[in-house]
Amino acid sequence: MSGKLASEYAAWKKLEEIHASEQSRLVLRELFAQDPARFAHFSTEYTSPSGPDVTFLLDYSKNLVTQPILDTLLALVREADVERVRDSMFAGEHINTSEDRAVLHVALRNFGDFKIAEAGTDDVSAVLEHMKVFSNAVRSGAWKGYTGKSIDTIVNIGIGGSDLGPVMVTEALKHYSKRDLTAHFVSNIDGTHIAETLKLCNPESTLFIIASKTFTTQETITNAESARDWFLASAADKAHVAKHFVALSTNTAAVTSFGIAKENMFQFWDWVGGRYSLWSAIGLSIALVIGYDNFEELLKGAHGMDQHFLKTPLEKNLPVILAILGIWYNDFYGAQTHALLPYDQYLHKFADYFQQGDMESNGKTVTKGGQRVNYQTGPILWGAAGTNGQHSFYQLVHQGTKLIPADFLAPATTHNPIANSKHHRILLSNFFAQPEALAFGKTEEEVRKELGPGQSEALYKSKVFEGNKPSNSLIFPKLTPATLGALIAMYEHKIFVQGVVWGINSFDQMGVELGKVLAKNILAQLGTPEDVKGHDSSTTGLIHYYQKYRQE
Ligand SMILES: O=P(O)(O)OC[C@H]1O[C@@H](O)[C@H](O)[C@@H](O)[C@@H]1O
Repeated sequence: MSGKLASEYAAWKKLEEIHASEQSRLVLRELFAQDPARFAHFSTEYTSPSGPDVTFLLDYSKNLVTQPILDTLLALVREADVERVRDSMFAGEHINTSEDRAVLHVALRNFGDFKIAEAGTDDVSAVLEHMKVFSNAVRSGAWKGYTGKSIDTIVNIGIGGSDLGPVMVTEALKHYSKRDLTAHFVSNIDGTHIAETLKLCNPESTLFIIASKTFTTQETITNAESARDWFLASAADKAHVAKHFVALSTNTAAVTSFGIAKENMFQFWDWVGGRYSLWSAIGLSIALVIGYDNFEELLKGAHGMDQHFLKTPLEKNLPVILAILGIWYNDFYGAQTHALLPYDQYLHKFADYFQQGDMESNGKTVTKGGQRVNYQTGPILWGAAGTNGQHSFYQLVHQGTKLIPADFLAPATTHNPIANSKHHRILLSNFFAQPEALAFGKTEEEVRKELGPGQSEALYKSKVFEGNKPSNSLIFPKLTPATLGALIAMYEHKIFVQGVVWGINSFDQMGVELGKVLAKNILAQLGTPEDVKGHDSSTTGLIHYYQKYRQE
C-alpha cells in the first residue's frame, strides 16, 4: 500500500490517456485481423508448481487490449506495490489494518511449505487431523447417534462465509460425494429454511454442524437453537447433544455455553476471513461429503495456485492478469458488473460464492488511509451456469446498452459422459460459440446478406450484433478437487490484487453492520404500535402494517 489514491499513479493517468485516444481503435475484429498469433500472445497455460496435477488454459485474447495497454496495467500493479503487499500477506503481516489482523487463508493450505510468524498457524495440521479423524468416523458409520444409529444426514447451519463456500464446493464436487450421506445447508433466518430442512431429518441419525466464526451471528445461533430444541424434543436428554452437534468456530466460550462439548469444536483463527474460510474447519461439511482425502486435494490445488501467485512474474501471473483486465473495464470503460459464467452444472453456485468473495471484499469507498476514492472499486459480480443464462439474460449481454465483461469456464471432459458425450459436446459448442459471438458480433452487411432484400429496415437493424464485448475463456481437463481449489484460489488472489491497486482494505466488512444494528433495534419494537419510535414515516408505516397481522 502506497498511501496514494490509485488515480494518482502515473500509470493510471497514462491509462486514461490511452483509453481516450485509442478506444475507437480497440476493435476485436481488427485486432485479430492485425495479429494472426493473437491467441498465442494472449493466452497462457497453468500447470501447478506443486502437489496434485492441475492444468488449465486461460485465453484472454478476446479483450480490448494491446500489449502496450497490458504493459501499462502491469506498471500500475508495480506502482501500487502489489508484490510487496502480497509478500506481506504471505508473511503474516497485519494487512487487515482496520481490524489489526493478519490475512492468512493461504496458511490453511500451506502444508508446512513456508514459515509464517502468527499464532495459530502451527495448529493448522492438528485441526486438519481432527477433521480427518472425525469425518472418517462419521463416513464409516463408527460415529453413532444417541440410539446407536450411524449418521446418514448432516445439516450445516451457518451464513455468509460459513455457508457459501461449503455449499458451492459440495455442489461442485458432488461427483465425489458419499451418496448415502445427505447434506443440507441452512442459512436464512426465515424459519422456513430450518423447518423445511428438519422435515427431511431423523433426529437419531442427523448431525448438526454449527458453523460460525464469531458464534454470535443472529441467524446462525437462532437456527442452531431451533435445531437443538427439535432434537431434544426426541432425544430428551441434553447429554445426547454431544453426539449430534459439533461447532466450527473461533469462539470457544460461546460454543461451550451453547452446550457443545469442547472436543466437538473445530478451531480456527481470527486471521481467517469469513469469505476465505472454506479451507479451514468451516470446510468440515465438505470433508464429510467428499471425504477427507478429497478435501486435502482441494487444499493442495489451492496451495499450488498460491505458489504460482507468489513466484510467477507478473506478466504470466494468472490472478494478476485477471485483475488488470477487470480494472481496465471497471475503471476506464465504466463497466459496472462482471459475469462469471461456468459451463458446468456442478459449478452452478460458483457465481453466488464469489458474489460474497468479491463484493464483500472490494465493495469499499474509502482507502486504507481513510480517503474517499474518486474512481470505481469492486464490480457487481453475478452469473449463472451455462446454458441456462443463454435463455434468459444473454440477450442483454449481446445487444443491451451495457458493457458486461465475462469469464467463461468449462471442463473439457465431463464426469457424466452420457449419450456418448453428446450432451457435453453440445454444452462445449455453446461455451465456444458465446465468446465468439460476443467478440465478433454480426455486422449490418452480414445481416442484409443473410436476410436478402425486401425486409424492413427495422428488422435489419434489430439483427445486428455490435460485438466487441470482451471475455476470458478458461478451460480445464476435468473438474477435480485440486482443479477447483486452484480456480478458487486464483479468483481470491485476483480480488486481492484489485484491492491493493484501489488502495482499499479487502478484508473487513464494515458495510454489513448498520443493517444488523437497525434490525436489532426494530426487533425490540415489533410488539405494539406504541413501541415503534424514532423512525421515518415510511419505516413506521411498514411496521404498523405488519403489526395488524403479527403472529405469536
Ligand atoms: O461465521 P460468522 O461469524 O457467523 O459470520 C458469518 C458472516 O457474517 C456476516 O455478517 C459477514 O459479513 C460475513 O463476512 C460472515 O461470513
